[in-house]
Amino acid sequence: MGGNLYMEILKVEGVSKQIKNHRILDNISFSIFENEIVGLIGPNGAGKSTIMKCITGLYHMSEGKITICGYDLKSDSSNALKNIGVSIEYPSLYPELSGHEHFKIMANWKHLDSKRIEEMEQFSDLKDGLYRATEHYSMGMKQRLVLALAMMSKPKLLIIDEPTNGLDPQAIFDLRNKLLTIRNEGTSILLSSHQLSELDKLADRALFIKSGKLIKEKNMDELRQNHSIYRLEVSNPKNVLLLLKNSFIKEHILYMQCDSKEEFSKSLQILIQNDVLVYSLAEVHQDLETYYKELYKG
Ligand SMILES: Nc1ncnc2c1ncn2[C@@H]1O[C@H](COP(=O)(O)OP(=O)(O)OP(=O)(O)O)[C@@H](O)[C@H]1O
Repeated sequence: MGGNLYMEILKVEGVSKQIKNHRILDNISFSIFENEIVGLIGPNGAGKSTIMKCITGLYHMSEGKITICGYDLKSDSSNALKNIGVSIEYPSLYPELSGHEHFKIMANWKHLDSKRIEEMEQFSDLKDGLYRATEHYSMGMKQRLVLALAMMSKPKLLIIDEPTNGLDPQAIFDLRNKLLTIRNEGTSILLSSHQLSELDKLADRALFIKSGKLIKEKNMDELRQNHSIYRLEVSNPKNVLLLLKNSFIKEHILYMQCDSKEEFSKSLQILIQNDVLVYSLAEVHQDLETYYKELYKG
């Protein structure tokens, strides 16, 4: 995914954001291409929401340039923002209005016809709930309404912050399917989440943020294939940690990461030479969580 074959939907170039003496974003650059789901990952306070706020025009950037579908966000913000659908932070709905009323307001604002209202009401899956005040909605219903509203004008880019917050497993599963449908119908998605296992299933690419900096950008296929991780049952795991610099312990289990067959056989030799008894050895796929732990350790 990505590369020049695909149209560049979003281009972020050297974006920094300073509030008083605090540099919240530091020279961030990345692009999002057509038909991609890109995950924004990083610990609390890393700057994920701030990037999203800069892209959606909620925050002014201190330095840099953002282009959305070829429109410069600073000099042509109305055309740039026309191409974005947004769901940021806690869904901001009018508590006393129904879902249906929200759709009507949005259609009016975006000059959309009643056919589009019907389509998106169906997409929201709210059924009878459409005619109830949103203050009586569950978290899952609110999320579905906000997502459908964000998609009303078929934006080229959907920005969505922590979408799985407070959702039960079925709602998370439904949301995942909705986001995949949205992507397949031609909207790219920038999504921030702490749910790494969920991002593992959804994202085509991941951006890793730390202290306001983009520290790594990874294609998810590359992340899964590039390194082999082995799960080991050994006589003395702590000793192995000292012997092999490519080993780590996760949930009391020892793992070693090998980037080549040579590294694998060399590591095994070291274990044998040091009288470590290996009871079992299994290859596991590297997941996002393991990669995250390695990247952010220390
Ligand atoms: N308006 C503001 N004024 C001062 N500091 C701010 C402001 N907005 C954000 N920050 C600071 O910028 C840093 C990044 O915040 P941001 O909300 O972007 O992080 P995040 O990665 O989204 O975190 P989380 O995972 O907790 O949502 C934090 O240290 C935060 O306190």
